[in-house]
Amino acid sequence: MAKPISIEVWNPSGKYRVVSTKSMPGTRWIRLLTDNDCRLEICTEAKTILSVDDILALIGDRCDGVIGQLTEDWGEVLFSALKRAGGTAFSNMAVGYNNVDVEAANRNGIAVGNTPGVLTETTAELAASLSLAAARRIVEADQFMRAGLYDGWLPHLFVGNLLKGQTVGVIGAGRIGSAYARMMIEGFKMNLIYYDLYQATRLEKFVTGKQQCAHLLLIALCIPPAYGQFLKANGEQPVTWKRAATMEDVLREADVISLHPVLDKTTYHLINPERLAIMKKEAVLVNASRGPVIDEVALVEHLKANPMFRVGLDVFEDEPYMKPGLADMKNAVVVPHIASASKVYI
Ligand SMILES: NC(=O)c1ccc[n+]([C@@H]2O[C@H](COP(=O)([O-])OP(=O)(O)OC[C@H]3O[C@@H](n4cnc5c(N)ncnc54)[C@H](O)[C@@H]3O)[C@@H](O)[C@H]2O)c1
Ligand SMILES: O=C(O)[C@H](O)CO
Repeated sequence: MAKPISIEVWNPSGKYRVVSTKSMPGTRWIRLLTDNDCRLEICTEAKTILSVDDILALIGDRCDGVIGQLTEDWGEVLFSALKRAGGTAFSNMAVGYNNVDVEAANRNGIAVGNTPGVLTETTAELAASLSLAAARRIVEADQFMRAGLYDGWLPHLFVGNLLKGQTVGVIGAGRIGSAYARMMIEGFKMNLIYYDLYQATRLEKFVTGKQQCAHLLLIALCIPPAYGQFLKANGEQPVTWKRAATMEDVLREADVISLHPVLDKTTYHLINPERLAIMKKEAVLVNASRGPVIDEVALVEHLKANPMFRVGLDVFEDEPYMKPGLADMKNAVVVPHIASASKVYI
């Protein structure tokens, strides 16, 4: 039997017992539950990642629903325990639900919720930040300054990649991938190439108002995109876009590539040694989706062999750890899964 863990209780006389495995920002969610006759128990344990045993102890003998986190392993053990405790609902405080075995939830009659859509702009902005930081070598230059190494301007000091006119590649052009693409097209006048299982009609319409052109030749014949027309009217080079037939096309053609697919069997190690090898030597690769989308050991080797290749990573294969060698790479910008960590001012 797992040992009891510390909790904070709201509305002790509530009819439905709901457990939250973590304290979450704001108070609206607490009010929503307590106003609806829930007794809310929030876990206050200091440890960041709760084990399955910790969560079993939280569920106990009677529990109607649980709000959990992406760091937790929600599979058969937890869903069957929740069912035995009389539970009917589990809510994952995340857009991604690769930590949830939905089939196990179904088998046990537990409804599962996640938070699609609420992190679209914040995640896209972080991916854009990582793209800029990596392309313009911001972290390296910051470390250089702080180390007292700057002894005057030099023509070759921290030369990076200018984004304007280059091609941004998006793999997984769903909500976040499309929002990121718009930022890079509008903000930096980059051309777009994307790969997704489905056509990103809204993104295409936003850029051009036209349907996709499958080949470069056809693109050249297409009426310039709406934003392109705007640029043209201002005497600037119009931007272009393309839906790639294969992921490899994106990897070969793009200068900055950002990964935004879901994590599942089809996207596990989507970036592997073979695919790294076909990317441009000076490309920038960004990942704010899920760590295992990249084979991180292969990435470290690629960064070592290609010092002008740069990455910006918000997520890692074995969070919270980085694969050996990654932390030593000057051509990697690494942040601790903070894409969602922004405040909204209304
Ligand atoms: N870093 C963070 O803090 C953070 C925050 C929010 C979301 N995320 C991650 O971002 C992911 C995407 O979120 P979203 O809201 O844009 O989801 P979404 O469902 O709108 O977009 C995902 C896209 O990936 C595409 N896709 C699926 N399999 C693919 C494959 N094999 N090849 C190419 N494309 C494929 C889908 O067709 C879809 O368009 C989430 O699943 C989550 O893992 C991370
Ligand atoms: O999927 C998500 O929602 C994020 O990774 C958590 O911030």
